[in-house]
Amino acid sequence: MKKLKIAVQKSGRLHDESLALLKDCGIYIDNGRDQLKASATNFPLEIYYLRNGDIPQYLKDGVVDCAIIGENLLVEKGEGISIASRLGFSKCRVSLAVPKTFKYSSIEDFNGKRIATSYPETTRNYLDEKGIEAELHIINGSVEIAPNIGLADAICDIVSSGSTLFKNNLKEVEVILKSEAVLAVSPNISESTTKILDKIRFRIQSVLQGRDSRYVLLNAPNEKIDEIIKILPGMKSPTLLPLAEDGWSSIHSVVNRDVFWEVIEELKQAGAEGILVCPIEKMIL
Ligand SMILES: Nc1ncnc2c1ncn2[C@@H]1O[C@H](COP(=O)(O)OP(=O)(O)OP(=O)(O)O)[C@@H](O)[C@H]1O
Ligand SMILES: O=P(O)(O)OC[C@H]1O[C@H](OP(=O)(O)OP(=O)(O)O)[C@H](O)[C@@H]1O
Ligand SMILES: [Mg+2]
Repeated sequence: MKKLKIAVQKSGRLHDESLALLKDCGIYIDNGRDQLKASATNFPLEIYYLRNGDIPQYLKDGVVDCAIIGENLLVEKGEGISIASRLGFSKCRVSLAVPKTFKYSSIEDFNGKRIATSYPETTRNYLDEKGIEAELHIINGSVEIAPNIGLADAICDIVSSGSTLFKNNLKEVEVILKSEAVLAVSPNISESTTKILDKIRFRIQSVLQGRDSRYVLLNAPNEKIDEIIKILPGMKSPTLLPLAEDGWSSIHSVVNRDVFWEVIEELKQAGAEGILVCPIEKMIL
């Protein structure tokens, strides 16, 4: 049977969460240590562990059918590669930063400056769009050190918490793009392999929906049910079950984790008691 070839970062920030996601999708990987290629035991999938920076080329060449990769790398060198799913982890941005002491007023300040970066295409395109002429210095890592050693006036690199910038006396002044891990697809994927990809996408969607949601169970006196139901968003409408005690009901619903605490507070105020909150393993809409 045909197998879907997926590239996953060999080591680095995306590695662990990529494998955890596949595991949560019910895909078990026969993983001998230090293997560069492994097969799933219960799904038509072959996993290739590759250097992050090499993955876009493997996708373009059709060596792999899909990959878990940072969106920012696709912007840099992923022409023709499409995004099948956004995966919600490894969130970061690519930004321009200058020394803290620099009195920055606008993008015009980058004219004639030397900018160190690992993302020359992304930086060049952004500056071109803004009509700025600057000199780019390509460095593969520890970009934030460049202004301190006199190699550049500014940098363009990944920012997440901002602590690397802070430690190097830099400040973020322009956000070029926002990124997260994505499931990227080769332009050369075949029709039959796309069918396997669709199955994985469906599973990923169910896992991600589940991660974003909580199952809430609560008890309420019957006269409070209408008010409580108005607070609960739910998938369709809440489940309502009578309790053994007369005049009381149990209400079950699904709440998005982003609004979860606000909803719980409202529920308590509306008279909910014995509130239980459970994780959801998969959610199929
Ligand atoms: N500090 C961060 N916070 C969140 N996500 C990040 C952060 N740094 C990088 N990423 C994301 O993770 C991806 C992989 O980053 P990582 O640092 O592991 O590899 P790399 O150094 O870019 O590549 P290589 O393996 O080729 O050296 C990046 O492309 C980006 O999308
Ligand atoms: O805003 P922060 O949370 O500090 O994260 C940003 C830093 O994280 C990444 O480096 P990484 O740790 O991956 O090291 P690398 O340069 O060796 O890839 C990125 O290149 C920044 O340096
Ligand atoms: Mg890195």
